[in-house]
Amino acid sequence: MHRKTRPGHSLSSLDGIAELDLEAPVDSSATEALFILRGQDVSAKLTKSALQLTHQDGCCSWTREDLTVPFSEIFMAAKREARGKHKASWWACGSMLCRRRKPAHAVVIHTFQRDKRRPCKWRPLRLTLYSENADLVSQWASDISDAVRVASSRPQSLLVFINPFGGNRQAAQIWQSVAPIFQLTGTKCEVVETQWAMHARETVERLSTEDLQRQDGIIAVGGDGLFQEVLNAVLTVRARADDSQALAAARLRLGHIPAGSTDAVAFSINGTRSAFTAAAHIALGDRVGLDVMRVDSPGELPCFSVCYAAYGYMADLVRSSESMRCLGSLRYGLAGAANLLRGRSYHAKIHYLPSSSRSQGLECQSSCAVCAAAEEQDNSGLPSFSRPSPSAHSHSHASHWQQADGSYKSIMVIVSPCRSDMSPAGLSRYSHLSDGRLTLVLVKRCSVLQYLRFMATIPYTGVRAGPFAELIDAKAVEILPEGEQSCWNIDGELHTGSIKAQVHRCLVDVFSRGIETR
Ligand SMILES: Nc1ncnc2c1ncn2[C@@H]1O[C@H](COP(=O)(O)OP(=O)(O)OP(=O)(O)O)[C@@H](O)[C@H]1O
Repeated sequence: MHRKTRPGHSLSSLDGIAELDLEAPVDSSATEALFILRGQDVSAKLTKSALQLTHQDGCCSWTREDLTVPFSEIFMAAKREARGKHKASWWACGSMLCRRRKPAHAVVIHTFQRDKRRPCKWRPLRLTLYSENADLVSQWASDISDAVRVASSRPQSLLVFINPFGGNRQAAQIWQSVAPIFQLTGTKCEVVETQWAMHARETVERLSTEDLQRQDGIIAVGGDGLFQEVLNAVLTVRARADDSQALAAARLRLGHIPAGSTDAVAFSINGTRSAFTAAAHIALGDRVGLDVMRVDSPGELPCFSVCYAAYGYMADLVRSSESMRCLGSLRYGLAGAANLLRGRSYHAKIHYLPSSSRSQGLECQSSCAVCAAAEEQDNSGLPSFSRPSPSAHSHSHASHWQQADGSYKSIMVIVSPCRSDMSPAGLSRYSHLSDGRLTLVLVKRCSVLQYLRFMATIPYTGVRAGPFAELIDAKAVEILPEGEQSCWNIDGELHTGSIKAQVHRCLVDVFSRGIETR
């Protein structure tokens, strides 16, 4: 099947994009030809970066849309061998049925299509281009395969962890449903089904330098808790003194195939909880940088999060929902209602370092301008917690530590949009994947009804500033609970005591391209 590139039809790579030299093709049939697609005549053309399919005039051709399929979005193209003697078949064609003989040879292209209303959600698409010319079909299958090979940095080898107890215990089935995508792209997957909590973390932390070098990425098939385990393991290895091991861990990309109860990581980076979409981003080798929040608490090892740390209501909710795990995601609703009625508030002292950038009321999306601007401004300097100089609670000095204290129903430090079924727009709607900014949410003591009103808007707008709620853009935060204490919910894991949180811009790369809006 594999054919070497011919002179005059060279493939070269420029910034990861296929450079298909069409200036001097050896033979014009190689770059433009007629095929039959779903019973319709189409003119197919290979451009520098895509396959273009244009429907020709004919019966019901107006019902078909022309297509441009970038090589970077093709999982695989292959010649379909002739299957014996072909019978004439009926092809559905608009409102009519046209009798047309199916040619014996075909190029099959495995790609995906975007949902019309939510382009970030993808579905598999197979395009079969028929022709009677066997040589033409071989040539096109080969040319498209060559172009696909250089079109993106696809992972060759992945380490995949499956948590059989995540969410509704469907992780193994979800993996089975998406595994064929990796067969199409020829990605080798080493699959480990976790046997105990922290199995994934321990496994990654024990990998030798050679084992790490063999992998291009680590994938969590489960919920946010499993992704968090993998993230923490990789960052722990990166912090090791062994340079070669740290370097090998630093080039790993992380992926999340959603199979948990919340799946905020996959939802936030891809804009959808679709397992196919997540797997497609991984197999196609998409890459986007992700901010990570480092959380330090006394006497504990640092912990890393890509979602949020919450104190008060949101932590009490997770603590009490743990005993209801058998109810799946329903447990959050029940535990939420019980804690709402309890109506507790907690005293805390807060120091924070305001961020120089502001959220600007723009949602994060693929090729995000806000994240790009943050990259330009990035001075890479991490804030020091050693001498916070608290001043009066004001926003006037962006580079100085500020202070707040009081009785709070809820305190949240959010690093990414944190989308979930409960808040599809994001818990923090205007947080970004890589803008180097935390959103500190302070919800002061208020009545059950007032808090209920604040909570009721979250599914539609995310957390919003209001009479009891303050939203602060920050780079670092220190929170010191006082008196009776709640606990911390950090991406679903519980911690106690004070915390220091700071954002590390683009600390890890994940298999995603951000949220596509068109
Ligand atoms: N085999 C296992 N047995 C028990 N616990 C496990 C196992 N594998 C992983 N875990 C732990 O289960 C916890 C929850 O898993 P996971 O995040 O995958 O699902 P979830 O909690 O249902 O989803 P979400 O975090 O999205 O709400 C993780 O913290 C992980 O450490």
